[in-house]
Amino acid sequence: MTEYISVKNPATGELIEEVKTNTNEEVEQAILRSHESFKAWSSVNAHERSRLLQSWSRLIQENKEEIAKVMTLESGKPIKESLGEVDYATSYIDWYAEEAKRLYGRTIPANTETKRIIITRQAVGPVAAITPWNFPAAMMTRKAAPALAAGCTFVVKPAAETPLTTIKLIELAHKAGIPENVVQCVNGSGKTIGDIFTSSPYIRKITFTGSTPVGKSLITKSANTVQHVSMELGGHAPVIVAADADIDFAVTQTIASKFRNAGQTCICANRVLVHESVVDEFSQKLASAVSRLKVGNGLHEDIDVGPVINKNGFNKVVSQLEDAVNKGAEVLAGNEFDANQEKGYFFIHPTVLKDVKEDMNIMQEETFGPVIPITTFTELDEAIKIANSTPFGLASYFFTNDYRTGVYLNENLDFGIVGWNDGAPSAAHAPFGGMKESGIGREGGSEGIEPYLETKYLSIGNL
Ligand SMILES: NC(=O)C1=CN([C@@H]2O[C@H](COP(=O)(O)OP(=O)(O)OC[C@H]3O[C@@H](n4cnc5c(N)ncnc54)[C@H](OP(=O)(O)O)[C@@H]3O)[C@@H](O)[C@H]2O)C=CC1
Ligand SMILES: O=C(O)CCCC(=O)O
Repeated sequence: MTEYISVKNPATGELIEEVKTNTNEEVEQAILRSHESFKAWSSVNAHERSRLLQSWSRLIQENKEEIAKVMTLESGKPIKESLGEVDYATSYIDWYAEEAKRLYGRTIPANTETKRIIITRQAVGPVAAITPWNFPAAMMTRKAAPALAAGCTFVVKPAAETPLTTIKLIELAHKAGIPENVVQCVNGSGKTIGDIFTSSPYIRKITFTGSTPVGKSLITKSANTVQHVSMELGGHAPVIVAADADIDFAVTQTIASKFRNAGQTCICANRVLVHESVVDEFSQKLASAVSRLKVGNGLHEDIDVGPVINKNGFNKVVSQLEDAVNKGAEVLAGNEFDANQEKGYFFIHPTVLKDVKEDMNIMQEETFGPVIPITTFTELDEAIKIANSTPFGLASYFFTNDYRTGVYLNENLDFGIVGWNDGAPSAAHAPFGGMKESGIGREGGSEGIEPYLETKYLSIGNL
C-alpha cells in the first residue's frame, strides 16, 4: 500500500501537500542507480560539472520567490528568511561550481631516480545525505554541491516536515541537465532509510545534519560498511559579553543570532554570559528590543519570529522554561505562548531570562527555540569554563574591543566556529562544523569538498 507524508504548515496546522514515501525496494533501487551512474558522472570533466552546477544555481534563482514561499509554508520561517536562505543555498552551489575546477593533485620527490610519485584526488563514490527541517534548502545544497563538484553521485532524504523544498530543488537540478540518476531524492522515515543507507555496500559516504543522538547512531551503523561520515550535529552556543563590549552592538548581534528561524538553528546563541559590571544594561536593552519582535505567520512580510516546527520542539522549550523559572530565573520578556495542540501550531514569544544558573536544564541542553538565558561572570576564565562545560563545540560568540581579551577567548574556546563581534558567521566560503559531540568534518570553504574526495597515491617505478 502506498504511504504518504502529510506536510503541514506549522503556522496554521493546515495540510499543504501529501508526499508519497518510497518503499525500501525503491530506496535500494535509487542507491543502485547512484552506484551505476557513478563511473560516468565522475568521468565528466570538471569544467562541465561546474557548468551544470552553475545552471542549477541559475534556475533556483529564477524560481526564488516560489521556492521561498514553499519553504515558509512547510517550515514556518519568515518569508524574508526563506528568501535569504535561497541565496544562501545557491551560494554553496556557486562556490563549489568553482572549486570543481581546483581539485589539484601534487607530486612528491622520490628517493630514487627510477621512481616518480604522483598524488591525485578522486570522488569518494555514491553519497547519501539526510537533512533537517530547519534549513531545507541550504543544508541540502551544502552537501550536494561539493559532492557533485567532486564527481560523486548523490541521494538525499529530507526531513519529513519539509520535503517540498528539497523535491523542488532536485527537480531543478534535473532541469539544469544534471542526470536524474546522479542526484536523487527519496522520502520516508529517517530511521528506515538511514538503515538502508548505512548498510549499503554501494554508498561510500553518509553526510548528516540533525540531532546528536541520530548522528551517533549513523556513525555506529556506518561502521559496518566503513563509510566515510560527515556529521553536523547539535550545538549549545555561548555568547560572552566582556566588560568593555559595545553593548548596543552586542544586543543587536545576539538578537540576530538567537531569533533567526525562531531559535531553531544549531549555531544560535543559546547561553549568554555577561560580565557582572554590564549585565543590567545589557539585559534591559536586550529585553526591550526582544519585546518589539513581531511573532506570527511567516508569510506576512513584517514577521520576525515564526512558529516552532512541531509539538516536540514546543514541549522541549516549554519544559526548559518551566525548569528555569522554578529554579529562580527571572522573566524579562516573553514566556508567553500561542499554541493549539488540536490544530497543530505552536508559537513561543521571544523570551529573555535573567539570573540563570548552571544547574538549569536550559544551560545544559540545546534549546532550539526563541529563548535567551542570561547569566553573569566575574573573571574571563570563569566564562570560558562555563562555555566549554558541555559536550557541544559548534559555534561560540564573544563581544569585546580589547584585542588581548579577544585573542585569549579565541584560543581557549573549544568550538569549531568563533564569532568575535559577529553573530552571523555562516558563509559558503568558510568551513562550518563542530568539535566534540557537535560533529565530524566541515562544510563550506575549500575544506568542504575534502570529505567527498579520496587521495590516490601512484608510485611509478622501473624508469
Ligand atoms: N544540527 C541541526 O541543525 C539540527 C539539530 N536538531 C536537534 O534535534 C532536536 C530534535 O529534532 P529532530 O527533527 O527530531 O532531529 P532529527 O535528528 O531526528 O532529524 C533530522 C533528520 O534525521 C532524520 N532521522 C531521524 N531519526 C533518524 C534515524 N534513526 N536514522 C537516520 N535518520 C534519522 C530525520 O528524518 P525524519 O524526518 O524521518 O524524522 C530528519 O531527516 C532539535 O530540537 C534540535 O535540538 C534538529 C534538526 C537540525
Ligand atoms: O542549524 C543548522 O544546522 C545550520 C545553521 C545554518 C547555518 O548558519 O549555516
